[in-house]
Amino acid sequence: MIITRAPGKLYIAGEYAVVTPGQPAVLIAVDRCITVRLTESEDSGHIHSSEYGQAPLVWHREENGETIVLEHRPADYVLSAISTVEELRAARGAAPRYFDLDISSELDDADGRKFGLGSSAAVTVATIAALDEFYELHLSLTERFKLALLATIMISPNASGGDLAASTFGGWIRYSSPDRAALRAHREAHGVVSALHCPEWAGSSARRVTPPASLNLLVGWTGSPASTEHLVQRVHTPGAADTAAPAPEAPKPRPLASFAAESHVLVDDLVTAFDHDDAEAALDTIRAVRALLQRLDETSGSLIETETLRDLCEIAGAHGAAAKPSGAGGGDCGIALVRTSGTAATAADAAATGAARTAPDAATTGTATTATTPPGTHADVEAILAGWEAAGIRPLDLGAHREEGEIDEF
Ligand SMILES: Nc1ncnc2c1ncn2[C@@H]1O[C@H](COP(=O)(O)OP(=O)(O)OP(=O)(O)O)[C@@H](O)[C@H]1O
Ligand SMILES: C[C@@](O)(CCOP(=O)(O)O)CC(=O)O
Repeated sequence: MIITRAPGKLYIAGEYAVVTPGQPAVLIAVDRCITVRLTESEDSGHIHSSEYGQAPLVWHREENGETIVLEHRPADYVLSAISTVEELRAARGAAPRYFDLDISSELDDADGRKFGLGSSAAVTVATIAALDEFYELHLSLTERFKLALLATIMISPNASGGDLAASTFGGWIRYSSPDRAALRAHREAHGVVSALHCPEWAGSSARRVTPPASLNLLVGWTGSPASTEHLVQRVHTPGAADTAAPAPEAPKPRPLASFAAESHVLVDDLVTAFDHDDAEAALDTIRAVRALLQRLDETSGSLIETETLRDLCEIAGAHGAAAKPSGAGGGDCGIALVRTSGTAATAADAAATGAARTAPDAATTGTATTATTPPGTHADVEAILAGWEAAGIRPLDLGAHREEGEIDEF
């Protein structure tokens, strides 16, 4: 049996802007995964996942032994991942084989509600890794990422691929997307093999970044799943979801014009703060990213920062942290970065190491965040988590997933 695991992700900065080719974002791969177990089979393939209800998906090959046929199913990430790798397998002259997949996920809660940790990306990445091993294709990490994006844009053409990059590469990354419409057109015209190394990847990149060791990441789940696709559509076509037509003389809002440029500057600021191990500058930048997303909310008439996400940010802010919605918002998760004097990288680590109290802190005095917040303490972390729980926000015990290896140039 082949077993592969791929982590979920969270956006730290740059969401929405990253949908535009070349615009950067910072993401973290989280240490919760989707697992794919692959076993060879005969005559048909089965895909078991709670995502599909009780019955597995059943697939077989057409007479030519190549084309995969699945009856009565809409387009699906797993199938798209399989078809994409199968095209590469055929091009390399390897024989087609049948296999069963068994998929299990840590990216949903016990009731099957998604946390918004990028399950579609993780399942795509883990499926590609399993087939890479099964057919002994010896793909590089970067090739696996590219296949995952080529598979994903057949299902979700607007997806930036930031989640796929985090899931494939692990750790913390800075990512910018390629022109997916051009990539898809290239695949349709010339096939997957050509699309893997075509010029349409220009402007897209991923590289590792390392946050200051004194920053702890806290994650809160609002309990309400959100539709990324709906929110992205709404932001990119402001007013689209309004029933009332705007007055003809009303100026057309152009929320994305300066948003993209400002987001770019802030992501650069965050990466510079990380590179210089400057925790305070990183916190200030996260606060500025939140403010920028609030402006995007106002100008696009969207609801990225819901009431619960606002509570999440305010509670964290009152204890010296910098917080914001993560990803599309509208529910799902928010993140907070809090500076402590220890070297713990996550709340879980902070709890385990019992980071020492070294300075009077906002938790006890209730003071608001200032530009020169002293290092917080384990008590700050505890106070934020308790405040979140009291507000109906569920803290998720997440840390960074390990870095998976070298990232080549795209
Ligand atoms: N365990 C799984 N097995 C098979 N397919 C899955 C599984 N989990 C997720 N998927 C696929 O991913 C889709 C969910 O994608 P969606 O973008 O809505 O959620 P997400 O990626 O977890 O959240 P977000 O985009 O907010 O990070 C499902 O409809 C399904 O096609
Ligand atoms: C809004 C967007 O930039 C991020 C979506 O993040 P999430 O899947 O809601 O966590 C969309 C994208 O990058 O494809």
